[in-house]
Amino acid sequence: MLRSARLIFNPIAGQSDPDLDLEQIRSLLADIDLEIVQTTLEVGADELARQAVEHGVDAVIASGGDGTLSAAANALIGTNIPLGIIARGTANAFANALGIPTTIEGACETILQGQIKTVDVASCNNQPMVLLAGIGFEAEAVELADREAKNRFGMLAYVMAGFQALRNMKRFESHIETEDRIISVEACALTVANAAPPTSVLAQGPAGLVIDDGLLDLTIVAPANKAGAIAATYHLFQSALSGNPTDRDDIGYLRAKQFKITTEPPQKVVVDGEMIGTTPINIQCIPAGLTIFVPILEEAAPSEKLEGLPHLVIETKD
Ligand SMILES: Nc1ncnc2c1ncn2[C@@H]1O[C@H](COP(=O)(O)OP(=O)(O)OP(=O)(O)O)[C@@H](O)[C@H]1O
Repeated sequence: MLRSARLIFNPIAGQSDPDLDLEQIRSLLADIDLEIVQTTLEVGADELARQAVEHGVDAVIASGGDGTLSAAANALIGTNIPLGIIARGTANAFANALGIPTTIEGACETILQGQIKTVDVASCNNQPMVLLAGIGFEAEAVELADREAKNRFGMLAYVMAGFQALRNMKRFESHIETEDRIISVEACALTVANAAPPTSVLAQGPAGLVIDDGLLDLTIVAPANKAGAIAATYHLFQSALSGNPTDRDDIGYLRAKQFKITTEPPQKVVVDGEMIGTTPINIQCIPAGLTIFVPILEEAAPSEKLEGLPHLVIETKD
């Protein structure tokens, strides 16, 4: 059981009442000796998490939107200090991708259960990355979903921005170098994912990302026109829901430890929801780079059940 932790709390994240949220977290985690620090415009979650590492805390708990959570996670990479995640943002991609409950109750329960797990992270142009790097379409959409729209429309802001980006979608030439191959291809969107929530449809080529396999997954989306882009996006959404990998000609995917990607012309790049600049990018997987609190999962459903059937006889064949 975790005895003490530093809680990094963003008071402006999401659309709920921060005082009520903080009170609820305090009371749910009453058994843990919590030192609470709040982010400000000047001092972000990255700085507060770094201070916590220097101080040698037992654990860091971060509570806020995706910006707060990834900033705290980035500061903890390679430290073995476990991160508790209490998502209170709009999209909560971070928690959804890592399989952490997105309610305050569920997130606190996960921390109280005390189960920790190491997961892979990555480095993109020497910056930490936990979820994914989007090149092209996704980056355009993230840029279009601004703060004001998110406040007004919540999750819908991303959907609206996605459709707006679709209208301006353009193909670009790309050169992809892995540890053992060089691939040249035309694409509208390239997504290198370590982990991704189902809503990050452009990362869903392989349908089911493994977060502790030491590998990253690239999804290449190359529709011929806007109708194709809508069909491809819908297909990827279905892949994410069904868990079946994609089989369309205009979608490809591959797995590797590292990707060097250049494009012509240069494309915008978004890493874990933040614009970081334009291509080229160089991404490497950092196996088991981050330790997080994860929910204790119920045992998988059994694949066989025969007992109880009338007059049951089972013989083992030679
Ligand atoms: N006390 C504060 N006052 C004003 N802004 C703050 C404060 N603390 C953090 N911020 C700003 O909050 C932003 C991070 O927000 P975060 O991603 O956690 O929430 P969010 O934007 O609501 O999440 P989402 O992107 O899911 O909507 C940073 O830009 C940071 O500068």
